Amino acid sequence: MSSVKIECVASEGFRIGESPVWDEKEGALLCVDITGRKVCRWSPAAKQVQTVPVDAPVSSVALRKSGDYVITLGTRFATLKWKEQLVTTITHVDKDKPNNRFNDGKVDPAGRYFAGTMAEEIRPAVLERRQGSLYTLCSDLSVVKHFDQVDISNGLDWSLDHKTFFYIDSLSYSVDAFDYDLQTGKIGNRRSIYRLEKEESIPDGMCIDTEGKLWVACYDGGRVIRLDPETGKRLQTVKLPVDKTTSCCFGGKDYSEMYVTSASDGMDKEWLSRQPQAGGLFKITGLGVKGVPPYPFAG
Ligand SMILES: O=C(O)[C@H](O)[C@@H](O)[C@H](O)[C@H](O)CO
Ligand SMILES: [Zn+2]
Repeated sequence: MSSVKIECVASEGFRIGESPVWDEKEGALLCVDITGRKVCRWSPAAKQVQTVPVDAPVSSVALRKSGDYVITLGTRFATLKWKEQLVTTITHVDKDKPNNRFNDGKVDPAGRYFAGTMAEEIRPAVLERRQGSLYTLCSDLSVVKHFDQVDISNGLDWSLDHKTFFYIDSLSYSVDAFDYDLQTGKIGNRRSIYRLEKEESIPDGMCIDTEGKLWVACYDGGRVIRLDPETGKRLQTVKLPVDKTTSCCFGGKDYSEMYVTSASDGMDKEWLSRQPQAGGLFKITGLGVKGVPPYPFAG
């Protein structure tokens, strides 16, 4: 058994840290602070976080083939030029829903950017239900809507053979799978592969490892869990020193480290004083598994 080590590498006090992505070219960990309205880049070499402030809640960031990044900002897909700190809108969704914003997003193995929306929260996990939809931004910059009636569109990833799409609508307390057609980007045949137990609380961000197992960050559960999508069994639980663990990704050398983001929104003074690292970025080593490099957006 390897020995698992957890370290808070950046105690940024993020309001809602989310969407960790390893940027191999920069040797840095990208993430966003949704309600803090900034995109962040943590460099382990410099032990330093750079941030780009934006003008709306920014809920995900992804690499782009042509360099730089794409983000989901408010209800927009946009590009982000890091050095210039320049954000350019690509397209809007949910135009008829002014109270909506994007939430989690990730690029598929063919370079399509998947991201879903939700109503703005009144407080954590309290919001107008079924206002969200799941979208894809294709490389030709057209948008496809897959379905609506989503509560909190959250974690997403693809199986190693690219034939299954995994997805979380948080308030269903379920991790779902769809058949995936990589050629067309179409999804179908939705089913649940895992239902969270009470103490695991709310499923949030998710990533896959090189053994095809899923890692799910549990919001208010203070943990990441490893699931076998074939058997529907939980294989491992790793607890963190903060309750509001929001998302996870692999990064670092050979993608052997796991990075976990966290949130502090919705915590009162007493709670924050018990968990001073709330909103920090955590690095987990010694898991004995590796991750899959993130796919860049092809447009
Ligand atoms: O991190 C996210 O994906 C949402 O934007 C958060 O707000 C939490 O998930 C939510 O509060 C949990 O219910
Ligand atoms: Zn999330």
